[in-house]
Amino acid sequence: MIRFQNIHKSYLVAGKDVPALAGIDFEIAAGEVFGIIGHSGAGKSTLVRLINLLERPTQGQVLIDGRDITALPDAGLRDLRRGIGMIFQHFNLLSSKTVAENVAFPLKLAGLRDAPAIKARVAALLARVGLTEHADKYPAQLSGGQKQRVGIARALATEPSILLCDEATSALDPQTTRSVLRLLAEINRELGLTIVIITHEMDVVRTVCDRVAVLDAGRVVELGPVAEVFLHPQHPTTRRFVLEAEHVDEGEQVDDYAHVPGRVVRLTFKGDATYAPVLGDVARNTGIDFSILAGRIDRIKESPYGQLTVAFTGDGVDAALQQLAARRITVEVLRP
Ligand SMILES: Nc1ncnc2c1ncn2[C@@H]1O[C@H](COP(=O)(O)OP(=O)(O)OP(=O)(O)O)[C@@H](O)[C@H]1O
Repeated sequence: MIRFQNIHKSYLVAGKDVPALAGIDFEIAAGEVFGIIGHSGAGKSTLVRLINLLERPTQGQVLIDGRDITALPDAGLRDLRRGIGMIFQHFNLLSSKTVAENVAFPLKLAGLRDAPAIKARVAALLARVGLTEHADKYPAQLSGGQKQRVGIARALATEPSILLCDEATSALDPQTTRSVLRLLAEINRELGLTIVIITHEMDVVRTVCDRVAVLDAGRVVELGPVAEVFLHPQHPTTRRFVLEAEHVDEGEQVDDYAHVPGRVVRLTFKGDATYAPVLGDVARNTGIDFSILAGRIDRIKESPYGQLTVAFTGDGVDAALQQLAARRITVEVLRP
């Protein structure tokens, strides 16, 4: 649905070209929730702003539904923008207008004049985001999470097929973040909207995204299904994001296990295997012993996964690792 083709973007700063994006080439499929993660300055905002041409590429094309949007005439550009909603970190609501007026604003901007039709549409949008009771309040009377719900209702007003989220949960506490992400997932499921989320938090990606691109200094250094990237990160930048999300410090881990005898292995369980009694079974079969050093069970979107760091001792360790791998457990030897 959205295709970046050899995108380069630089900004002119004090007479000098400063590169922000350097050769971006990937596509986002219709109906997916796609995450773009990167540290500050990596180029995330620039990349997402190319999708509605708030920024233009210095080189390369952005295709939406096969059309090169950089070549659109003004009228085409207006239509394109109407089909793309956007929500922001600081909500960008009009403070002098009520919740209902904020949501009605893009409809009026699009030329809709039929007051009862606008009223009905606004009521439906507020019901969808759970704000029916707050229609006549002003933004200053709302919590952060409620403000972002207004932002979402407003972004959906013109029935876009793409929703861009620029650090939409970064100003919210963890619980409010979860409820806003749940709402985005629901909208994606029920309306089939394509959602592009930019964030610097791996937890946001893990909770809601189908695929993720990791952006570092204007380049995509890793891209794939979230389970793949999250559980088996390849690039150092991705690994740092994953460790941050799990609140683990890589150096500390290695030191912690220094005194533990045996082969230290990380096991990753996905889907149904997460809850199966695999480890005990394999230990009985092979006569090995194990001690659990670290572990967690969590979810990537709706799918459970587990990761255990284990020290194996005994003569049958090789056989045990083979049996685990045969049962679709991913085995990574951290210390031979
Ligand atoms: N309008 C601009 N003029 C000049 N330089 C810019 C402009 N916008 C962004 N940049 C530069 O481009 C690079 C990428 O910025 P961008 O805002 O896209 O990154 P980001 O990953 O979204 O960072 P953040 O999370 O801090 O917003 C940075 O070096 C930034 O300083």
